[in-house]
Amino acid sequence: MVVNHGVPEALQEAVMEACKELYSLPREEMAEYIAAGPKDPIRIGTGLFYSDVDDAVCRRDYVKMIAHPEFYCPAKPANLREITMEYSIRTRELLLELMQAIFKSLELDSGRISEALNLESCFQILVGNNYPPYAGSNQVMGISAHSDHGLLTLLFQNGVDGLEVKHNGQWLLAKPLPGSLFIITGDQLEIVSNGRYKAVVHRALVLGEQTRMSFVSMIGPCLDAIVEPVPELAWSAPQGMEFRGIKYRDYMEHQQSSRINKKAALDIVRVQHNILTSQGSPNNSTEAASAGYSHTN
Ligand SMILES: O=C(O)CCC(=O)C(=O)O
Ligand SMILES: [Fe+2]
Repeated sequence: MVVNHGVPEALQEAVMEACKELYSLPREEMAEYIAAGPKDPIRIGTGLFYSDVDDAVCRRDYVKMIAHPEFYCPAKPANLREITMEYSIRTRELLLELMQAIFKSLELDSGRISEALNLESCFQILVGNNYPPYAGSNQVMGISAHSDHGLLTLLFQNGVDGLEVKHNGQWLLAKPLPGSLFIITGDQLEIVSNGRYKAVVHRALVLGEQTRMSFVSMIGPCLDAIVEPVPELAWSAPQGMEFRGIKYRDYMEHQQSSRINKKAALDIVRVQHNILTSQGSPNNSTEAASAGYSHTN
């Protein structure tokens, strides 16, 4: 959670109000975005989805829009563009500042890493989620367990709880401090930090009788950046490199094209250290691992 973040409460409220208007538009007004695919810059989804990750029915309306390096926004409601653009700028600045603090915490040269990830052209996406109460089975969920593919996600909700995070094998309900925003670490941060920061597995439940709304602003590296562990962090780690490099765009496409269980998308880049040598004994050395690592998927 982050407090004293400088994102005005009035702006957060305006974002929620504009989203409410968007979700209540007639379906025809959203048809173009409902028909959009995962690669399109604006996508709207609505209704019931079955999730085999949690063996549960998910009930969620959402709007996803790319906000950086280019900004996209549905044409209606009329004030959505101005409000979400302002929100994307404020939260991007905040998230980039937090990234600098994270690099510092790892004793890294933040300028060098920001350049390697080309954070000036960072990818940013905004997601509005709407979870109406559901009268049917109590198995209904909002969004099933997953990790976010970027570096950092910032999230706030409309005062209705439902976000859960997995911690030490247990699901914990996240309760915000007054005025705070949630920060969720993502897959690219786990890769860059060679596992020093773990991507947080989270989900949203539908609890009680009130509609829950959340709004997400996520940043990742530039889509064309090759994301790999910072060498200093790999040298100093007992296992060496935990992940191989991958272009962020390819990672994201992989994560979105397959049915990913929790944070299994990371397995595509995870170095397998227990590789059998020609003598048939496991060899844990970094050299062996990086010369012949294998990956699943
Ligand atoms: O609504 C929430 O609290 C979670 C949303 C979320 O995890 C997402 O949009 O990626
Ligand atoms: Fe998420």
